Amino acid sequence: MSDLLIVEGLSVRFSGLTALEDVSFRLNRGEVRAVIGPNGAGKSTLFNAISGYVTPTSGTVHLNGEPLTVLTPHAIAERGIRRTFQNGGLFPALTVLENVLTGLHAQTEGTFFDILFGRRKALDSEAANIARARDLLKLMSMEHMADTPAGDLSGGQQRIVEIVRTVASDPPVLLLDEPAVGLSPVARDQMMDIIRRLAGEKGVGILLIEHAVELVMAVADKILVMAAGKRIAQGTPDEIRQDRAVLEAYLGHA
Ligand SMILES: Nc1ncnc2c1ncn2[C@@H]1O[C@H](COP(=O)(O)OP(=O)(O)OP(=O)(O)O)[C@@H](O)[C@H]1O
Repeated sequence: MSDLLIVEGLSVRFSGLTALEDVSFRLNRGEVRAVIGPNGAGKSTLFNAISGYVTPTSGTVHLNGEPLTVLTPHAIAERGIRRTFQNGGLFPALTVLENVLTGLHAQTEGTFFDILFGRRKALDSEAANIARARDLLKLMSMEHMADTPAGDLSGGQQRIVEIVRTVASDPPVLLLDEPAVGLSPVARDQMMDIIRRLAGEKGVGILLIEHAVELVMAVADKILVMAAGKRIAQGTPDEIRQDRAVLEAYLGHA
């Protein structure tokens, strides 16, 4: 099977400072790959370079064989690399279902006016969108919240809805930036479960920045460990646990 996302020799320099240096890895369909490392390791810069928010100094990113490094963030998102931000911003007055629908409307054929004037094709695609949004909420165990205004949800629930909205249009790749930060232990477990289900049941390739190492160990298939812009290790959770370079550089002891 060919790789979904291939990152090769990616480097980013900011006026003298090398934030990312020669980072390479591959991500398959249905794989969860975590990126860990101490503050300033270059994790956010890696996400920004993949999604087009910073221009790499050198190196390439390919999605399904297509080069992305020359594209704008919007074009990269359109090709299917979606990301969540730490404050993604749902529409608080809209219901959970309506918020998820906003993630689908960009790609459906009917315009708002088509729906308003009852045009057949638009109504059909709107009905299909609603069914799809409900299915996704069900998959994420959030269907009972479908008609609740997003503003009434807890922080953890809002973050889950944001992820559902982001994956509603079926992107092949999802970049998650610290999805579990600030969540209660129960909500963290739910979040990890959702990440596994998105990968396992929907085949999404997921890149995950997360500081909570125990969560990363539980959820990731592969872990990329960075320090000072470089990849210092890569492997399964078991391999990473025993890696001396990781223990020394990241955990501060050997
Ligand atoms: N736009 C920028 N201009 C200049 N320097 C930057 C910029 N963005 C990041 N850096 C620097 O690049 C380095 C890597 O930062 P980055 O934010 O990617 O690390 P990180 O691993 O995401 O850290 P954290 O865990 O603290 O978010 C840091 O030294 C940071 O100060």
